[in-house]
Amino acid sequence: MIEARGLTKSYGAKRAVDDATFTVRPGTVTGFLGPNGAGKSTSMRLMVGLDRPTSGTVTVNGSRYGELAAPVHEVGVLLDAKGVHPGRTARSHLRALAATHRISDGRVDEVLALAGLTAVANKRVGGFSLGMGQRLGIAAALLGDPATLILDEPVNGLDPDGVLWVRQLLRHLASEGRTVLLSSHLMSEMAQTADHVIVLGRGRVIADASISEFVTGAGGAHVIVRSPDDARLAAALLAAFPSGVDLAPAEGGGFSAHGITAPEIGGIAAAEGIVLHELRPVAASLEDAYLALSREEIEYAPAGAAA
Ligand SMILES: Nc1ncnc2c1ncn2[C@@H]1O[C@H](COP(=O)(O)OP(=O)(O)OP(=O)(O)O)[C@@H](O)[C@H]1O
Repeated sequence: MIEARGLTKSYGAKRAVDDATFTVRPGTVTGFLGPNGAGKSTSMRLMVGLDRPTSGTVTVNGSRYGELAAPVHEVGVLLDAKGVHPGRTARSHLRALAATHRISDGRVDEVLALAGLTAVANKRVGGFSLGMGQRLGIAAALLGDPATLILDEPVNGLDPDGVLWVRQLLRHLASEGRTVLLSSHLMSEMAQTADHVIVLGRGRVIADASISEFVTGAGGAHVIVRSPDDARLAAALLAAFPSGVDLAPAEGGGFSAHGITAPEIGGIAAAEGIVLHELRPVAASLEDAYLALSREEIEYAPAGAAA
């Protein structure tokens, strides 16, 4: 369990994390989302004692990171996969980490296998691809068999097999009752991996909900409708539902209807004798929900992006 209470970190006048209060629960994968500069990495650094809060607290299993008796066995961390000496082999890197924490060489071989690195265990890390580096970082995070994992962009640079591997691994670790917090900018991946999301915007918590609550709450579900008589159908829908229905031209013809269900549209079309060529409900996605929420929060939006 990770608990942040009034967590604040200022760099000069800049509040990178601003009075953030949230709980990351065991047995779930929690996604940490937010636009560039929202404060995710800073929050993660505060969680693992790499920085000190200006005010407020963050604890892991009830203790500040610095007070944990055996941190590597309690929290596995992936913050910067490139922070490895390039001249070392994957195995020697992990053995060095293991030796400082009285972890056996057998466990090193176990995590190498788990991360799919056995075949390259004796290769120098300097020659590793970004994805292999990520796998090594994840292997290192798992070394102490920790109950909590904090992973900043773990799928960055991984190929589709690697992305699937991370997804299955994190889901498995959560099913064992561990606490898993990960950040990612890949919304489709997050939607398939996480159960819960915490969204930061300009250092503040702007959403903290299960994925389904978050997606449903943001709206965005709609129906794509196409008819040879679009104009008459649109007029009939607006006449039947004078308020709350929103129609907009759809890509490729027809229109998208918000605030009305596919059966309602089908019923009105039948009653009016209007032929339908397409009637397709589209569920809202995590990406839609996230974009709707963070539109005003995007700190480094390119000029014109807000439009
Ligand atoms: N050491 C530092 N000194 C000054 N400002 C910093 C420092 N670290 C972070 N910041 C600022 O704090 C804010 C939050 O940065 P942070 O890296 O935590 O965001 P993030 O959500 O992880 O972004 P990204 O998605 O780009 O990784 C940014 O405005 C950043 O420029």
